[in-house]
Amino acid sequence: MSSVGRPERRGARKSIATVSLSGPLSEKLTAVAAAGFDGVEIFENDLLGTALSPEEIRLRCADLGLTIDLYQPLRDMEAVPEDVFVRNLRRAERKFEVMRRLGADLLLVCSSVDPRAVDDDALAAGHLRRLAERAQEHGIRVAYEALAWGRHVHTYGHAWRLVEQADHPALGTCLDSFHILSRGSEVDGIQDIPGDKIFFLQLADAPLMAMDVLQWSRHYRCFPGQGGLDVASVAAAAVRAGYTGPLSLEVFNDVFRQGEAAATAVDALRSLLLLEESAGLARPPAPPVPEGFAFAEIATSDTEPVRSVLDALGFARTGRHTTKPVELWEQGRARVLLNSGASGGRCGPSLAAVGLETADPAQAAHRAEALLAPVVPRRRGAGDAPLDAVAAPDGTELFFCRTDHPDHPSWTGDFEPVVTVSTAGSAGGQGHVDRIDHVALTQPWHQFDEAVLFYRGVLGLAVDESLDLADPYGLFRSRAVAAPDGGVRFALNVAPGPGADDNRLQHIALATDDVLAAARAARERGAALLPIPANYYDDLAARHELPHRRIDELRELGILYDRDAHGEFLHCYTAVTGRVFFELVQRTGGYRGYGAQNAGIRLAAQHAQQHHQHHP
Ligand SMILES: O=C(O)c1ccc(O)c(O)c1
Ligand SMILES: [Mg+2]
Repeated sequence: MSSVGRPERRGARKSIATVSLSGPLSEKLTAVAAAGFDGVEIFENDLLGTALSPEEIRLRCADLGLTIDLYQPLRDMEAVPEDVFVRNLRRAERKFEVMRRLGADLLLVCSSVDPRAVDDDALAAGHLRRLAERAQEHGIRVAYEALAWGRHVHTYGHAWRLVEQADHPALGTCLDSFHILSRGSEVDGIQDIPGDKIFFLQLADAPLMAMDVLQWSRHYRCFPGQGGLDVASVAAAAVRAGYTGPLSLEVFNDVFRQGEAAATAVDALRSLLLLEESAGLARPPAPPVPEGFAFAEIATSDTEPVRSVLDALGFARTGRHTTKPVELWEQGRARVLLNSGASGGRCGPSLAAVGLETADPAQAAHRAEALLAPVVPRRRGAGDAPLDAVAAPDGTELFFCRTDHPDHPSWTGDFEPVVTVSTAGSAGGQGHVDRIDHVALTQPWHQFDEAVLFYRGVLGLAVDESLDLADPYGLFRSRAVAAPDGGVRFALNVAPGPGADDNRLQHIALATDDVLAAARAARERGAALLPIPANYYDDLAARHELPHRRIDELRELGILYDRDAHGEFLHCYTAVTGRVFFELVQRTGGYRGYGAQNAGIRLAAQHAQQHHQHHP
């Protein structure tokens, strides 16, 4: 059953355990339905904590178009002394009654952690059979799941052997990708289980960590594609075995428990859609693999401060939008739009949008929509070129562009040329900057994993490893996503501290092949470059064998230095205006990073500068 207005989406049915989301049960259910899921696993604590009766939950789910796919969990059932087992059966009877009222017919039983349980497969299988016999009398089926920390049963293979031995039609197994992959089990064995005996499939990822598996599971699970486990391989193996039930997310996560349920549910469903793609179970429109930045757009009610920075960096104002208060500034292949008509900008200038060069903008937008990215409402004037745009989770608008190609209308056609002479004396922006190297976006702290998965999945970018960098006021997490050829790169960061928007700095890094000349020219034209402490240069001399003269030049201009196996990286920063600043970067010899080594220095220098502005 599906209620009116929900998008039709093909592929497997998709469910989520209520434990994965924040808030009271009724809000979770609303969020799950609004995102577009088909069903839920009702977690026992959510039921115990709600004033809704089981009948009311059943009705609510039906109204929302959600099926109740599983009730869970029943714990510590099997392989215990007979008197304990008899009491367990009585407990189970109570749960069957709750399930009758809920209208749920699948019960999850996880492998026992009871210290009284014994390592006796025949006893365990006998108990599971007796439980299944009772369940069957109520029209209920039992799915038995191996917890990775179960006392005697902790692998899916062992759980399946017990189910096979118990040999009852109302008993099957539940596979959970976290329990399987966290123990490093081979997934090939899944195909030996008859598909109709896999009663349920739970999916969860987790970042690779060396820690106790129970703590890892209860606090750090994340949605598929956000961690380091090959969750798609489990789903693919189950489907190959003949499993036809729902793909269901079961994610215990400290951050999602605090986040906002509606946004988390969308993030969750997007992860399942991407998992279906990587498991070969569905084919959304192919990823665009952006070729470069068409532009970066800064929104500000007061254009003057940004204008003067752009001017000092060697940009020239080359165009004016024919219908909107937007200026086009250019230098080399780098383009910056300055929009004084957009809303927002409460915190001064902010990076509102990024244009991405793609071969097929319409297809890129279709993929983004298929992956639940909100389409940005068109604010087009009558004769404007069509622009396909979606919003990223952090609110940044992504425009899919095909600039100056005869086969496609170009957004640049909406601008009329203006002639200006920059202070550099050059019309048309003939400075040292060639193009946009990367864009750095600071994410709200609770949306970091969501953002990484969005930029990767929707845009088809590759993800670098996650880095923890020290900021004077906390740890600063950073992860880059980039096209294979480096034509488009995003540095995604999450800042420590309360996530007020004005703490979320964003920057545009501009590529030059001579950062020394670019910085010197910018300074001569009045740009305030971020001052870097002398201690940094003393350390640089100790760390790298650089000639003294070179270090003195870097010191004089406040240029930072890094090196990797491929080459060198030299970079410097402008002062912050509002939430935005610029970086000048020079890569040599195929350097691949972003100067992460120096991020802590930059952050400390920015804190010092802001402190100085507020307390001169
Ligand atoms: O952490 C747990 O107790 C727990 C319970 C039920 C599950 O399905 C599971 O994977 C873990
Ligand atoms: Mg589970």
